[in-house]
Amino acid sequence: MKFKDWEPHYTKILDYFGFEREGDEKAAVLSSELTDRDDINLLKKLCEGSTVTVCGNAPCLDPDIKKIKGKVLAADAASERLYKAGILPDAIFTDLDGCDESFIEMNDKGTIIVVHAHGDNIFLLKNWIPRFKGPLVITTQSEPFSNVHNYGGFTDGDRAAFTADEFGAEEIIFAGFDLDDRSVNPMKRGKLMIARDLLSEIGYEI
Ligand SMILES: Nc1ncnc2c1ncn2[C@@H]1O[C@H](COP(=O)(O)OP(=O)(O)OP(=O)(O)O)[C@@H](O)[C@H]1O
Ligand SMILES: Nc1nc2c(c(=O)[nH]1)N=C(CO)CN2
Repeated sequence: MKFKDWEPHYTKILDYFGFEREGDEKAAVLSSELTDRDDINLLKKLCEGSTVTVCGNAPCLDPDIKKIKGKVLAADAASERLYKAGILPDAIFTDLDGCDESFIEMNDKGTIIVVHAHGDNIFLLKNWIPRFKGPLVITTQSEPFSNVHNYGGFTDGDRAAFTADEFGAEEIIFAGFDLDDRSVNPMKRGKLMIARDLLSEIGYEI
């Protein structure tokens, strides 16, 4: 999705959660200064014309592993579960709140890390971005510029699907998605509800 089409969704999300756009913008500028890398073309090539499976971190990821086909785009902490099950994700979409040493290890093995900068993860951006030595892409939910990209989407999982869609994936499969999950806290429940609405905007009723 292009930024002009994304912006109205973004404005509603800011209002709903009380996030500040200035914080997101500050995080984006800081992130762009923390790295010289921009492997967006690698990410594009990965998705273009491919079957991709977007893996979310719901409890059902384990039984859903058998659904995985094609390229694997993992949302945050789902990537560690996949890695432990012997699957190296092709890309990890993360706002870094589920990040640990295994992300560095996967990145060293070629996994593209797609780091989402926002107003509430500045300390994580400062800590982790300089440590990734492999393929790296920076995203923002605010206006994109130079090496900071925005293809729409909000949570790590739906952002992965928006990116695959924008880059012309042939088919998008979802594994480990349970957007009705009642075991999560109220904030997360709100985020999953927004993920559902956004995914339906690009044709996926999850
Ligand atoms: N039931 C679920 N619980 C958690 N995540 C889910 C669920 N269903 C789908 N997902 C997707 O998996 C992604 C990764 O989940 P994780 O638990 O690592 O959350 P997170 O890092 O807190 O995500 P976010 O920061 O995007 O909220 C979520 O962003 C969401 O898109
Ligand atoms: N400012 C801000 N932006 C976000 C946040 C968040 O907690 N704060 N969480 C997201 C996905 O979980 C995506 N974007």
